[in-house]
Amino acid sequence: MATTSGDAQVAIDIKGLYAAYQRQPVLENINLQFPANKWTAIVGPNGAGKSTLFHVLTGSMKALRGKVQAFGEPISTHRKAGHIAYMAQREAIEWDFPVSVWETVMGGRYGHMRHDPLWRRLLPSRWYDRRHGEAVYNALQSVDMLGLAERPIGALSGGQKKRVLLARTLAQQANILLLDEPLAGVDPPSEQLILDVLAREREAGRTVIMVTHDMPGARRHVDHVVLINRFIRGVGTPEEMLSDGKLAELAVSSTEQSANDVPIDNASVYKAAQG
Ligand SMILES: Nc1ncnc2c1ncn2[C@@H]1O[C@H](COP(=O)(O)OP(=O)(O)OP(=O)(O)O)[C@@H](O)[C@H]1O
Repeated sequence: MATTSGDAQVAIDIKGLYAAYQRQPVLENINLQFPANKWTAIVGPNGAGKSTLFHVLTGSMKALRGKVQAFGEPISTHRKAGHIAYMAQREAIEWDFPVSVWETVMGGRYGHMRHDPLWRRLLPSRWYDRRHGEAVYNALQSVDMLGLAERPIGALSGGQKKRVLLARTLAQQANILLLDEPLAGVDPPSEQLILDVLAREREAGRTVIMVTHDMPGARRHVDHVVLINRFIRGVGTPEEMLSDGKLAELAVSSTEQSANDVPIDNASVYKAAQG
């Protein structure tokens, strides 16, 4: 769980972050704090850099520049300790692969299994340490998928797959959850179920950060909103940030140019000080 160093009210602190693909800037001068034990929605149009921000936070992409800390320490420390769980938008999962729902969610436990003796990890999954099975059971129960635990993942509907991915994220028992569009492509009952699960995670003291295009869901549930479109366009409460006026401003912001809107000079590029 969280360490006590740094500002306990801040889960993730981003300073001066820049990110680019092939020298084309995608995120510029991002200065942002995600409050601890709160539920934040990141909102922005397609191509705004929301997923890219998560790639930087999960370490799958190096920022060009900037500093990212979690609970006052380099974020990499918390990644290695398994404190950060990530649910990708388009999960790099092979849905036709012949594995069950249970085994897929067990995949969320692999980070924790590093501490188990090797002989145990080589056994079939039913012989894994009991706490892994309990975490998978609880995660599947949360998303109401226990009844389908033995089903091959390829035989699930789109909404059921989404719930399995969420269960795999929950099974990691991390204290920061990064969720890229967890509500996309699900029917209203599944959406409500996912919102309820995330509300419970927040009540349990976790920090929930989700990218979403679901404004009604965000208005009803989240504590904090970040508007982004290459730059940070606003930070505040759902009432302040999700007004029709603010969202209209955000929508047109995609056409705005900035003084920095030029390809980044390679010579100025250096790796992010992420520890
Ligand atoms: N691997 C890549 N190579 C080059 N450009 C990329 C790559 N991935 C994303 N981009 C570009 O970076 C920009 C930001 O993409 P990103 O996926 O972060 O946006 P997003 O806000 O998550 O969008 P969406 O809401 O559509 O998911 C887009 O212009 C996209 O085309």
